[in-house]
Amino acid sequence: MSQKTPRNFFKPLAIGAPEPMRDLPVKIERMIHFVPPHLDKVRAKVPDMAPKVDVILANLEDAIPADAKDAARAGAIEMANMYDWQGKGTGFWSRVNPLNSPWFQDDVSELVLKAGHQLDVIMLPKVEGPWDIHFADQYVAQLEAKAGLTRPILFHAILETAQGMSLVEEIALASPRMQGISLGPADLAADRKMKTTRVGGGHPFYRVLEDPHADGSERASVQQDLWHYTIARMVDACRMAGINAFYGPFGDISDLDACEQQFRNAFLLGCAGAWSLHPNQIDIAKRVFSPDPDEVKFARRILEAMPDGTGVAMLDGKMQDDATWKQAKVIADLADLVAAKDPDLAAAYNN
Ligand SMILES: CC(=O)SCCNC(=O)CCNC(=O)[C@H](O)C(C)(C)COP(=O)(O)OP(=O)(O)OC[C@H]1O[C@@H](n2cnc3c(N)ncnc32)[C@H](O)[C@@H]1OP(=O)(O)O
Ligand SMILES: CC(=O)C(=O)O
Ligand SMILES: [Mg+2]
Repeated sequence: MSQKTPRNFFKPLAIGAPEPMRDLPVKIERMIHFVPPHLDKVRAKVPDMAPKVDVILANLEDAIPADAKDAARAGAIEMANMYDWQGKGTGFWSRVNPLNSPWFQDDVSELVLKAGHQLDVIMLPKVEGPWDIHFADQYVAQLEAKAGLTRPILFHAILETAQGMSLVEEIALASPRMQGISLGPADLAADRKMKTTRVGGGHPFYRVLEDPHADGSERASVQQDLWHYTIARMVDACRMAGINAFYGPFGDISDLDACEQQFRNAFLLGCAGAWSLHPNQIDIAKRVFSPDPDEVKFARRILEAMPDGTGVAMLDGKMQDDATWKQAKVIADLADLVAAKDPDLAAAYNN
């Protein structure tokens, strides 16, 4: 048997570690805002930024130079204590270095022992299979016990290799700590030998060409989405496991329109949020991953037209039944969650 029995799945992995969660906390996670914690100037902005975002993440992995790894780790621990994350409801996460790096052990042990009471989620990069989650799960349980934590720290995996992608369902199901999965388009592109130099987004050469015209006139050609298959598969794996899928980063921080379109496609396909690498991506994620007020109004009309969720109703010429009721419930529930955090959107949803 390669899987734990149902009864054992939810047992703590170390004596004194907190009970694993059976249900994820219901939280709004439209943007995971990345902060380079070794930079004093950026770290100092954290208390001001924290109330304006859903999640702040202290990044210890790629984009942090090798000679700044220790400073980044110390900065992350300082960030944990710069704000009342647990009391004020903004998520505090950290992306640690990969399991095969010289930094993983110190990253995880220092974060859990010195900042575990504030840390919601550890983001694990370059996850190859369920064995990576199992190793980190056991290690974190031992540290939680040592730190005397009463709330378990959750895991978020990044899909960055062909093997990880092939085993995405097993990764999603590997532990009750699993909170979600993000697409890692840059590393994944390299590992797959895709011929790109971008961090997410489309590519001008990846297109579909219209059939030839009889008169030889110019054929329409439309750029396609390189990431459609990957995101759709990730969403299915996550929702099958009862966890959330996230777009990941959009690296061209100067192309706000393309960022918005890519985030919107991910939202429509089922993603809960995306990463923001720069302050100018925060409002994009907020706008895109909050349902549109007109869609919310229509969803609420569906719920009102079918109070017990069964039968059939006609609204504006469109047939509604149990299945559209469920779609409406997804949008209305998300709107309620957003409204509880965002007074402007609450007003837009309720007028
Ligand atoms: C493939 C992957 O793994 S993606 C994840 C790894 N990458 C990251 O985490 C990158 C995070 N982002 C960054 O480091 C930066 O945004 C960069 C390097 C990309 C661009 O930074 P800059 O060149 O400073 O951008 P810019 O000049 O537009 O910044 C404007 C202001 O926003 C601040 N800023 C930029 N990025 C951030 C951020 N992520 N969080 C908070 N503040 C930020 C800058 O410090 C600057 O502040 P100032 O006006 O007080 O001087
Ligand atoms: C997100 C990330 O780490 C990547 O795209 O490689
Ligand atoms: Mg990466």
